[in-house]
Formats: sequence, C-alpha cells, structure tokens
Amino acid sequence: MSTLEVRDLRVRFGRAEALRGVTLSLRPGVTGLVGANGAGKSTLIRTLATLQRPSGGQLVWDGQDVTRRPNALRRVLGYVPQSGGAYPQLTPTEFLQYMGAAKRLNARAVDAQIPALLDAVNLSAHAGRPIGSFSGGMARRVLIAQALLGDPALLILDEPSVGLDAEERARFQALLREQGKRAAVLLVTHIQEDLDAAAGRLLTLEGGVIAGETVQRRTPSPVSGPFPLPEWEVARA
Ligand SMILES: Nc1ncnc2c1ncn2[C@@H]1O[C@H](COP(=O)(O)OP(=O)(O)OP(=O)(O)O)[C@@H](O)[C@H]1O
Repeated sequence: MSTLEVRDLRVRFGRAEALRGVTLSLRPGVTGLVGANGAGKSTLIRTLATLQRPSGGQLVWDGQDVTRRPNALRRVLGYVPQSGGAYPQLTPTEFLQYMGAAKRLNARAVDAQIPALLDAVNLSAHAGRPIGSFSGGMARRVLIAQALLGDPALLILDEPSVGLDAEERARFQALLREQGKRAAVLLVTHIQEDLDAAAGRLLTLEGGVIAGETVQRRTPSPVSGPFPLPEWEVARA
C-alpha cells in the first residue's frame, strides 16, 4: 500500500560520496526533509525520482525492487524539480496536456482533471496565457500542478514553494495536507512554516546519512486558541 522502502542507498560522484547509506521508508503522509547546503537532499530526491542511478543500496516500491527497473516507480511518481521550468510557449492547459501525454496518461482523463488542478493552484483565470508571461511564483504553481497529474501515489517536491506569496503558500500547504491523505509525499524545503503547516514527520540529512527524525504532535495551544502550535518531538536520533 504505497510504500517506498529505501535501503542503504549510496550515491558517489567520483571519489566523493554524496549519499553514504540512507535508509528510510515513505508511506502516505507528508514527510519533510531538511539539512544544510550540501547535505545530500537534492541527490537523495533525484535518486528517489529515478533521475540519478544509485551506486549502491535498494529502492523497493510496494514490495517490488525498482532499483534497476525504475518504470514501476515512474508510473506512480509526481515530481517537482528544484530548478527548471515549464515550457514558456505553452499555456498551463497545454503544458498539462503535454505532461499527461509524456506520462502516458489517458488524454480524456487528463482533460477532465485539468480544471481541478488549475483551480488547486489558483491559475484557472490564467489557463489560456503562455507560461512565459507568468511571474516566478505563478510558473512554480504550474509545475506543482503537473506533478499532481494522474493522482500520483508518490509525490516528491524539491523546494516547491520558493516565490509563493502568503496566500498562495497557505493554499499550497492545504494542498499538501490533502495529498498526504492518500499519497506518500516527500518535501524538501528550507521554509519551516511549510513543514509546520503540512508535514507530520521530519527527516534530517547530514553528510549523506539520516541523522535524525522528528514527528509532529498537534496539540491545541492556550496562546493561539483553537489553532494548534507545531510541536516536534524526536523519534529517531
Ligand atoms: N553532479 C554532481 N557531481 C559531483 N558532485 C555532486 C554532484 N551533485 C552533488 N554533488 C555533491 O554531493 C553533495 C550533496 O549535494 P546536494 O546537491 O545533494 O546537497 P543539498 O543538500 O541538496 O544542498 P543544497 O541545500 O545546497 O541544495 C555535495 O557535496 C555536492 O557538491
């Protein structure tokens, strides 16, 4: 049931080892991944997104070893890369149709899903404009929308909310919480507010290994009334 097991994952670049034995499992829910610059976050996320071949270790999706045969994982994957953009000549609708075709999704099902996706990232009013005319935050939201095509069981996002204003950030956080009800979501971000609002679990990467894990307990706060304050407690040191 939508579980990615990562076992002793290693990635080396020449003599340098960027991942030195990462072991973790992802189940439905939102997991945050944090760590200093160079800790290996993007390398880990690229490897889980099957864009980087591991030098060692195993990726197992729902009991199936996908380390050398990644297509089973690609079929269930939604991915927002750290950089790179949507094609500027296309409108959001055209871009989503293009990505749907690249993902080999049924064209009618894609067309049926597009209005809800554009609504989820608040771009319905701009569906017919070329992405090249968008602001940075709007273009980022198109990328978030394409990652949700086909309701992926595994959603991987690398710094997805850079450039989002307060209103759009809140909308994005709610979207993540919703996705986490049915998909395994891995979120790399430096924005603590996104983690507090959307993640139930937080993994810390340090020097290419998982150095700690905390889980969030949401308890009503006497200070903020009905709004719970995030409380993170250590689950793995
Ligand atoms: N293609 C590559 N070739 C050589 N070394 C690389 C390559 N990609 C990453 N590295 C090295 O691997 C280590 C981890 O880099 P990575 O980009 O995964 O870190 P990060 O945690 O994502 O950092 P940041 O927060 O700055 O994005 C760094 O020492 C980096 O220099």
